[in-house]
Amino acid sequence: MQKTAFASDNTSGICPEALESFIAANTSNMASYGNDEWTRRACDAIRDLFQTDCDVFFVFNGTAANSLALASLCQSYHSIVCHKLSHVETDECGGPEFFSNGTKLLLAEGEDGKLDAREIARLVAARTDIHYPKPRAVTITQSTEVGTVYSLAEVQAIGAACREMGLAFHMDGARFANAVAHLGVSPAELTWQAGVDVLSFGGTKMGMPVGEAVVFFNHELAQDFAYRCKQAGQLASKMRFLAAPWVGMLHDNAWTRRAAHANAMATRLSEALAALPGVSLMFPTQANAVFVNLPASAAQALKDNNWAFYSFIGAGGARFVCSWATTVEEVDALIADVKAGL
Ligand SMILES: Cc1ncc(COP(=O)(O)O)c(C=O)c1O
Ligand SMILES: C[C@H](O)[C@H](N)C(=O)O
Repeated sequence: MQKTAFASDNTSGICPEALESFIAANTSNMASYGNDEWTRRACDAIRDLFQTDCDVFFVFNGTAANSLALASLCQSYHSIVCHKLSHVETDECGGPEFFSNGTKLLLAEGEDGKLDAREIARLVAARTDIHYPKPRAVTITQSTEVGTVYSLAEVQAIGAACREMGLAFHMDGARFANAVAHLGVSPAELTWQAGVDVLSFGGTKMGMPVGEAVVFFNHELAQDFAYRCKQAGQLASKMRFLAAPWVGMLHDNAWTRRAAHANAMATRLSEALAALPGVSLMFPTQANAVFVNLPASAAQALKDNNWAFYSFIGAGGARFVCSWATTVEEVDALIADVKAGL
């Protein structure tokens, strides 16, 4: 049996707070397509969390959240600046391009998986002629695909650059909870107050059974988004079951408490691995993912031991992701098996 504890945070089960709400929503008949009490409560909980009257939509997964959010920002003749390691580029099977009828992704360089204002300006200025898709949006991932976190100042700088260049600003927050837990800033500061127009707010990796929230801080951009969801097959008829887990997770800050645990497990793992001979960190561990360069013998020993993990970044690079469910015992078992392979 494969050991999937560190393959991704989407291998975890349902967090107790999410499950409790999910079960509580399982009463008798209730209005469908989002016209129910639980969807209202979840939307209100998100508005309270962000301290603003944002538009909230629930979809089934992060690829839909990102692709549809970006499609709502762009026309087919536009382009979107993203990091070359971004999920929208590497793992959404052309979703953003497809749902926007052809928007082009402009791939940016950036240390530790992060964009910066200078690189955005470079890409925007590179082609301004009529023959090239006009830059219209920027998307960043917070926390990033390589387990790093944009500081508040970095997000604010990108927001300011977007405003200056007339670009819409999207945040892929599949692991937004981990970023908030790491930074200890408010969700409002880290999003709309820094200039973010729309957030893909991750629920699945946070510990929900399924589902993400697309949160528009710019009402104009949210217009007709419900129709975009319906046409893309993202309007759940039993919406209450997508929405209810949000009520449980956002209550009493369970969402950041659980994310802080995942981050702490990643820190434990990162510190132990970095101390081993021949093992080095590829990126700083700031959220819930650890990226290390492993000697081939250790990587092979892990695979022989049925550990599942991604090695999609760099030669010899291994990714280990912790979740709300990760235990100290699991972390120490992985460390022991890496040691045994050295
Ligand atoms: C950074 C990031 N964004 C978005 C997603 C959404 O992916 P999915 O469509 O698998 O829910 C993922 C997946 O895990 C991710 O890692
Ligand atoms: C990479 C894969 O698509 C998934 N988003 C994960 O992080 O496991």
